[in-house]
Formats: sequence, structure tokens, C-alpha cells
Amino acid sequence: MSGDEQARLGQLRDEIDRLDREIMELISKRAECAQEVARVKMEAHPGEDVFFYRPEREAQVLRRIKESNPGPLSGEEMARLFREIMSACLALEKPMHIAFLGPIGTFTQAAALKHFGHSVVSVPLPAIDAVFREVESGAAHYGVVPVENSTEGMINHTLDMFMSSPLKICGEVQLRIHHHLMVSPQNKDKEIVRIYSHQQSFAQCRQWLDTHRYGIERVTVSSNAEAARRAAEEPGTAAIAGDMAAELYGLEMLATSIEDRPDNTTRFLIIGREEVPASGNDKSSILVSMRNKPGALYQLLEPFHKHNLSLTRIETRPSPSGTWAYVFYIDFEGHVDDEQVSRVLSEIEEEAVELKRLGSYPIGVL
Ligand SMILES: O=C(O)C(=O)C[C@]1(C(=O)O)C=C[C@@H](O)C=C1
Repeated sequence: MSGDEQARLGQLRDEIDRLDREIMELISKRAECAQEVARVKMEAHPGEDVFFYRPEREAQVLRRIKESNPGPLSGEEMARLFREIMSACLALEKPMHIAFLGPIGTFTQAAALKHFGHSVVSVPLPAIDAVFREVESGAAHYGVVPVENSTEGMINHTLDMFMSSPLKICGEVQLRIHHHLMVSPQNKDKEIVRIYSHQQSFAQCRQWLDTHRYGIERVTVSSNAEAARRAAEEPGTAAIAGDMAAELYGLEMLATSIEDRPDNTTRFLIIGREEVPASGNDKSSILVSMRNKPGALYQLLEPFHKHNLSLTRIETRPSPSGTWAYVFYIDFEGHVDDEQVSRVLSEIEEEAVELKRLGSYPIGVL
């Protein structure tokens, strides 16, 4: 290294050290503010369940960061950093217990950490209904469950849970899903006779498998992480799973990003026990059961058209109450506190057998 380079680098590193000290002081001041916020919340609700996590406020903070970010870091990158700062601040107020569809190493855990940041206690549970029960009982503050995949469609089990659960949707988070074919290091040069994965992942990689691994036995297991665990233990096997599972079980990649569609994305819902106030850019979900008569679907959709509300999703599920009766699961833009939305909902209510409000929540920011 030349003397000139050394001198210049020395100056820049001194500047970075100074800035780091400033950043640290500012983050500490921010954390003290959050502690004070917690005191105010507790004083205002003595002896009550205090909701320290404020999804609408977090969405507003992250949106503002993305919009006002001066660069050179991207808005997404800056929001990700602030996501972690806020997560640490919230943990000072109250450590959040987040139940998710496990085991550890699944995409749902990655989604939970993307949404809440890494300062939460994440609790793996074996099934979607177990996640709902954990939150309903109060054992976990919030839950994270998958609801839809861009290649494979809706996750019906999650939709059906809302028919009987009192829980509310408090948020959504989308995750780009990259699947990899992976093996244990001992298996790297051996013949693979069996591939383990979750049924959804096999479906998302079908064409790739038919082209590149035709004829190899495909065995469906309960999760990608379970697939990775088996591949780590059983000679002659491989798994299709994501980065977290590969890291967790020390597997090596044979082929990366083997999903058939480059935009393969899964949407997850955050479920909780309370309703979320408007954040300024929200979405709502409802379940509606209509009388089984001609024009029922038209009657259901007409108020959305009349009041100019954008539907983002409509799904039909068989009703648990009878043969050939249906329940519609609908997502639309807006918050139940908006006047336009409350008009639409009361018009639907007049025609529907039942309307259940599943919640209004901020449109995913990250
Ligand atoms: O504004 C609040 O209510 C806070 O508790 C502060 C804060 C933050 O760090 O900005 C922390 C947790 C909440 O989920 C939202 C925001």
C-alpha cells in the first residue's frame, strides 16, 4: 500500500468511526424514546392488555424512510436497517413472541423475521391451526402463516381457519421464494435416488425437475426444513428447500433458484388479537357467505364497483355449513374506518347470509 493510499484510507476510516459514534448515540436516544412510549402506554392502560406493537405506526415509519431516503443506499436497504432498529426498540418495550408455521428454517420463519425484524422470539409450531391456537390462547402475541403463492395459488387451510377463528389480520408480508436443490457434503458426488420437499415446493419446481432430474423419486414431507433435515441424514438423498434450511442443516447446493417462475412469491399474513387503526395505505379482508341463488356473486361485487373500491383478491371456499354452499374470501384496498368502505360493507351485509370482518391492515411495505 502506498503512503498516499494509507493516509487517505486512514482519514476516511476516522470519519467512519466518528459517524458510527454519532449513529450509536442517535440510536440510543431513539431507544430511550421507545422506552418512554412504553411507559406512556402502560400508564394510560393500567392493569389492561397493552399493545406495544403498533403495525400502523411501523408501516408509516418504514414508508417515510423509503420515500425520503437520500441514497446512495436503496430505499429497500434503508428500510431494512430501520426495520431492525425498530425491532430492537420494540423488544425494549416488550419482547414479542411470534408463532410461525415451523419447523425452524422454513420460509414462514424468514417471512416472520422480515416483517418483525430479528429482535423477536420466534416460536415454531407444527401446523397452521396450531399457530392460530397459540395466538388465540395468548401464548404468542402474533402469528405468521402463509396465505398465497404466486405460482400455486391460495393456501386453503389458512383461509378456512378464519371461518372459525376470532383472530384478526394485522399485516401482510411478501417473500420472494428461491428454491435450491441441496445435499449433505458427503453426498455431493454420489448418485441421488430420492428428493424430499414440501408439496408446494415440488409444484413450484415441477418443470425444472422434469427437465433436469426426470425419474428420480420425489417424496413429499411436511416442510422444506424437514426435507433438508432428512437430506442431511440419509445417504443418496437431496432436498428442495430455501437458504435458511440449507444453512441450518449444513447442506450444499447442487442447483440454485430452480423455481419455474422467476417471480415466485409467497404472501404471508400476520394474525393477532386486536384491530389495527388506519395507516394511510391499507387493505381489508372479509369472509362473506351469500344465499345460493342466481346473481349472488354479482350482488356481492356490485357495491365495490359502485363505490370504486379496488378488489385485490376473491376466492371461493366450500362453506362448512352445508353442501354446495360457498364462502367468498375477499381482499380489497381501504380500511374499515374509511367511509367508502363502511358503505360497501353495509350494502353487502344487506344481501349476505353472513359477513365476517377479518381485519384492516397496512399494505406490506418491505
Ligand atoms: O410508536 C410507538 O408506539 C412505539 O412503540 C415506538 C415504535 C418505534 O420504535 O418506532 C416501536 C414499536 C411499535 O411497534 C411502533 C413504533
